[in-house]
Amino acid sequence: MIEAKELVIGYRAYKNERLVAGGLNFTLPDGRLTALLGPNGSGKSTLIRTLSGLQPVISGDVLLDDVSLSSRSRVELSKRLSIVLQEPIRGTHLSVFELVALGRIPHTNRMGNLAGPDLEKVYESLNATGITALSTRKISQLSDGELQRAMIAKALAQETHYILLDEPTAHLDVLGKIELIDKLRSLTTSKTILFSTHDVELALQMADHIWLIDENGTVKTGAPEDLVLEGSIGNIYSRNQEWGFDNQTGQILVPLINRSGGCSVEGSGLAYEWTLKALKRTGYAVNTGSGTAGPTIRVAASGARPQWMLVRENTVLEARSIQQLLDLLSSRP
Ligand SMILES: Nc1ncnc2c1ncn2[C@@H]1O[C@H](COP(=O)(O)OP(=O)(O)OP(=O)(O)O)[C@@H](O)[C@H]1O
Repeated sequence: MIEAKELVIGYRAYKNERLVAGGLNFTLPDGRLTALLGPNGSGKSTLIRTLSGLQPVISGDVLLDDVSLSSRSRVELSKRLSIVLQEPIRGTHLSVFELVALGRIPHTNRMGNLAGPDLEKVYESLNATGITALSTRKISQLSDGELQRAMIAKALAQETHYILLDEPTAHLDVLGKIELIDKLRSLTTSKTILFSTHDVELALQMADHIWLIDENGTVKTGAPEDLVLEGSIGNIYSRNQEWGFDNQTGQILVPLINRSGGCSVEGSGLAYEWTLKALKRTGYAVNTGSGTAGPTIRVAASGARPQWMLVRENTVLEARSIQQLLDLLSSRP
């Protein structure tokens, strides 16, 4: 178990002290995937570095399996806990394979020789992160997303019970983010994992547990749905009740513009739904039904291709795509 006891985290240099969060008492749930959420500058990286022993506590303590981190040796720690930081190693001549093999150091002999099971674990980690094909590539020649995967593979190769990752999804494309979180989730049958992220929607859908840190360093913990219901997620990720996190759907809404007047829309199905989205995006006050002032749009999905009829005053115009419809709407009658 990783436990924080009256923990105060922050930075101390000479006489300057910057406290980021204090009075922290919590336990990282064992065998679970925990997502650490919070706005920029709230202290996610500071907390992850402190929990991994890379950064000293200001006061209080972090216990790893009931023993203070400060009394554990580096070797002991590296057999139990691996960390993936935001700033990966750049500019070295290591290949991806060699980087991932570094993860085996806590398990190898003094000469650092890799035995059969070590090599197997390296290959397994490359495979698990989808970068086997890159294993001979120099890490200086990787994209940011590829390098991030290699750093995660190194942590997997280290074979520790605890894995802490600071924004592991930052450089990944949207499906890559989901695949990675899914992978982390599948590892929790035998591991305990904490990762920080700005991907609120994904974290709420995929993590077992959330730690939410705000600008004042207050940390709330709980099941994703409980934190939504008590309003904690909305407090941090909503703006003016108009945009940001939507408590109903769990989605992040964007501010709407209001510049194009009103219209009514009739129809049903997928083309109808995307027509509504397009009209809202371009600033129309949309009425779903007939009989209001302004033009009426009828969405018909007969056959394979949808069709749009724009009824304005005494004219009826036909559009074959949403873009054509928007162009007709914005043109003078
Ligand atoms: N070396 C440092 N010395 C002093 N203050 C620091 C140092 N590094 C970070 N900070 C400050 O500590 C606070 C927490 O920073 P941290 O990097 O932990 O936030 P974060 O939640 O990870 O942010 P982000 O989401 O932007 O990565 C910020 O106010 C930051 O300015």
